[in-house]
Amino acid sequence: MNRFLRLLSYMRPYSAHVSASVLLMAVVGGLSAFRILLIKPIVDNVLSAAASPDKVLTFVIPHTTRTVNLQGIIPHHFHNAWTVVALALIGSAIVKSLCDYLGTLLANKAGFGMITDLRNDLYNSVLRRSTAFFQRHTTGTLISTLINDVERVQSAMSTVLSDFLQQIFTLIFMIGVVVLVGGKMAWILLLFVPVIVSSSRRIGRSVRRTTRRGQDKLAEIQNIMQETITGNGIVKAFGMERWEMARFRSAADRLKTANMRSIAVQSISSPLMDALGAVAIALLLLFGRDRIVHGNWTTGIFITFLASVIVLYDPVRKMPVYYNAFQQAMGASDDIFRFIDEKDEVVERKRATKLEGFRDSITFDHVSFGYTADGGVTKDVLHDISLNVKRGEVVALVGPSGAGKSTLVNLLPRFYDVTGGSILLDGHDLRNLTITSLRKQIGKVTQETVLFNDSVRNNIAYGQPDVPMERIEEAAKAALAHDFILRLPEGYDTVIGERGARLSGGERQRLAIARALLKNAPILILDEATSALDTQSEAAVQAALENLMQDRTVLVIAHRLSTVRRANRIAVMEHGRITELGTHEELLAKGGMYSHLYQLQFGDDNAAGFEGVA
Ligand SMILES: Nc1ncnc2c1ncn2[C@@H]1O[C@H](COP(=O)(O)OP(=O)(O)OP(=O)(O)O)[C@@H](O)[C@H]1O
Repeated sequence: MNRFLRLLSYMRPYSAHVSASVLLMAVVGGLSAFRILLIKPIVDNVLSAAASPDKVLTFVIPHTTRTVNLQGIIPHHFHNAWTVVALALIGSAIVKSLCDYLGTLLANKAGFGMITDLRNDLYNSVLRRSTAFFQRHTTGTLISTLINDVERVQSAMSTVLSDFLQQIFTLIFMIGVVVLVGGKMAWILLLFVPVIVSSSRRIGRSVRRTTRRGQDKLAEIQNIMQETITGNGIVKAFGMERWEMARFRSAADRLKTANMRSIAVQSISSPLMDALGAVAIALLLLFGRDRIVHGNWTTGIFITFLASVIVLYDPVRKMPVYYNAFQQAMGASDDIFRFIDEKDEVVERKRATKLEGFRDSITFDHVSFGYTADGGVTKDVLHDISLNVKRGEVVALVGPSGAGKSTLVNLLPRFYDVTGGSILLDGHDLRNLTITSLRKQIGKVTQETVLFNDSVRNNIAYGQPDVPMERIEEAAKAALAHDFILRLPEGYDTVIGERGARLSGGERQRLAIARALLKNAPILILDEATSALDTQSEAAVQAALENLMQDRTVLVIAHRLSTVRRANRIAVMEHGRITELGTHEELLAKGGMYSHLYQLQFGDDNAAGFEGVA
């Protein structure tokens, strides 16, 4: 129920639309009932030669002798019964259609409006989640929730809402007509209410469960698609098309089964209501015939009553369908609200300080860190790391794979928070700073260059959309990218494909360097690419990096000898600890791990790369 209220709260900004729609739909319901009431004058007045023309009776108010005549509504001088009824019919049809149209439009406007807000909220919270969130949830699941689950709620809140409003008022007014016309006979219908309510509830619950399962299976399919489309090169290289197809096919089968289960449950409602309706009408025929025979009812009254029961039956039949749609929306909103509410690991303190710039040093003070796995178990990766990096210093991190180098540098922009000790920036604990002001000080160039399917210009100016073109070109020149950009078909306006697919590895890296140059952050995190580029590209990337590192404080995960040599200090990491720290010469002279790794890699050939050490 809480979830329902929460969904409803998204309707608040559209309450005027909803209220107007409710009013209009009430008119529609009222007029539907009115048209049923016209059956009696049609049968008893228009079609009866004996009837008096000036008393076009619609109904008698129960327990009184007062009657309601059409002449009360339609001007007196239309005496002919046909004219009176025809005017009432056409007039009510026009008003009803207008109200129906406007009411549907307004309800949909409210529904689509609230769903847009909900989707924006969800996307906003997903986008702001800390790094760990994206490792907990697969891309496919997140996209599936953003699209499919929101879609489910959308269908319940827009299309179904307008139908529901119309039908609920038809239901209310038709109940009025049935009671008004049928009197005691109407109570027979009450017998069916408990059966309808209890079966609908039971079916609704199953629908909710089966729909959730279907949505999960859809997410599973989306995951497979996402992985195999983005990783298509690897699928091809390993000849895994057939295997992936089989995996997809079995996931698709599971989705089909889940959907069929959901449909099987949902489809029970309609035939069940049909059967109940037939029983009700058969009973009414039996009792109605009796009344006509005893002269208590005219044929007109009986037909009106029967017609009102048949019309009443339509919303009754549809109510479980709406209830099912509502339950589906509730099921789908589970994941939506779960993602919106998920607690973040990295949170900004209430009165966090805004860092104005970087002046002095970065201090890792007895830092330890562990990744939290699914079961809440923490896997310790860094232990008691202490390191002080002075402004302008270049510190290279080297060590075997899995030693914790990437983990360490990821703590600096607070992608994760330390689990022990602290990291200080100019003496401020990172956790006391605003996240935006902290990240503004840090530029990052990683092995895996992240580029977007946008123009070269926008990729370089990412995060600074209003930066003038001259500055973009300046950054591109310093990153040695300007020349190759000009050679692209549309220069700076060339769209480079998903993840920069239309560029070479070296070009992608130089674009990423240009982006970091333009950001011009005083601290730089550099994760050198391990993949070898051809000599020319390599030289260009190295030269671009040289330019980028100028006058910055750099933490570089080094894979190349040239970088290690250029560094002011080298920190050797093993098993989550810094085991050696010093200059290249100092560490070589020490004859420890560094010198061992160095000998291993460069024993005979000092010009070779530093790959494999890390
Ligand atoms: N998101 C994560 N969740 C759990 N464990 C992780 C996660 N990321 C890394 N690890 C583990 O943390 C340890 C350190 O990983 P890290 O990536 O920091 O090493 P690295 O020294 O950068 O290695 P490489 O040079 O191969 O990139 C590894 O044992 C790795 O399995």
